[in-house]
Amino acid sequence: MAIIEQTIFNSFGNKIMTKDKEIHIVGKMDEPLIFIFDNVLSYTECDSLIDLAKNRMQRAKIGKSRVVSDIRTSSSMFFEESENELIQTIECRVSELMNVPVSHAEPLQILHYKAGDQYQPHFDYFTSGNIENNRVSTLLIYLNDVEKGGETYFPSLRFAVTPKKGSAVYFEYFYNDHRLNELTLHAGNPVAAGEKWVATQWMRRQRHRHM
Ligand SMILES: O=C(O)CCC(=O)C(=O)O
Ligand SMILES: [Fe+2]
Repeated sequence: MAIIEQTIFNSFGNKIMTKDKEIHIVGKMDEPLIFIFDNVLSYTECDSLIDLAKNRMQRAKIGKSRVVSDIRTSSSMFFEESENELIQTIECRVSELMNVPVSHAEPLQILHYKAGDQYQPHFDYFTSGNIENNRVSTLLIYLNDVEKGGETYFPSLRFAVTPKKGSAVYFEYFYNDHRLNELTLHAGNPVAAGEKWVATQWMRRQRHRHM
């Protein structure tokens, strides 16, 4: 039988109590570890994040060259670290949920997909460059309900997560067995109708923030 590797996230029971919110597990896969959570953010928090991000969106740039790319056709922005009370509240809740200190957190990213936009299959961890302090886990929080399409799709697992306002998908890729990390290949399926807003939190293996 395969050896189950040590994971970052540890759950006991079907819900997680963070300091300010009770979060329910509604789906799980063991290896690689994937969780679907309900109600990570309230509807009000989702709406506020979209409002704050709206005027700050830019066409996605990917990789070192920072050129506009067809790999991701959505637009994006990053909040400053703890830039206001809402961001601070979310950073704390998310870091508690992901079991990684806030100091290891990248700035919270917001993505916006219009109908037809997509994010092609990719890994969230770096395969070159700063692999010393690589990313280890991802939490994608859906900020709205998408009319059609826009699933987060794991092609190697043939597994799709349907966006639902306030819910989230968690996955980690810090395994010694690299085949497990590679199974976290994922994409944002094209939005067929409506639009899609998502918040992404990436965690690093070591400290990333300087405050
Ligand atoms: O929009 C999605 O479902 C995927 C987003 C994503 O993969 C990312 O932000 O790294
Ligand atoms: Fe991703």
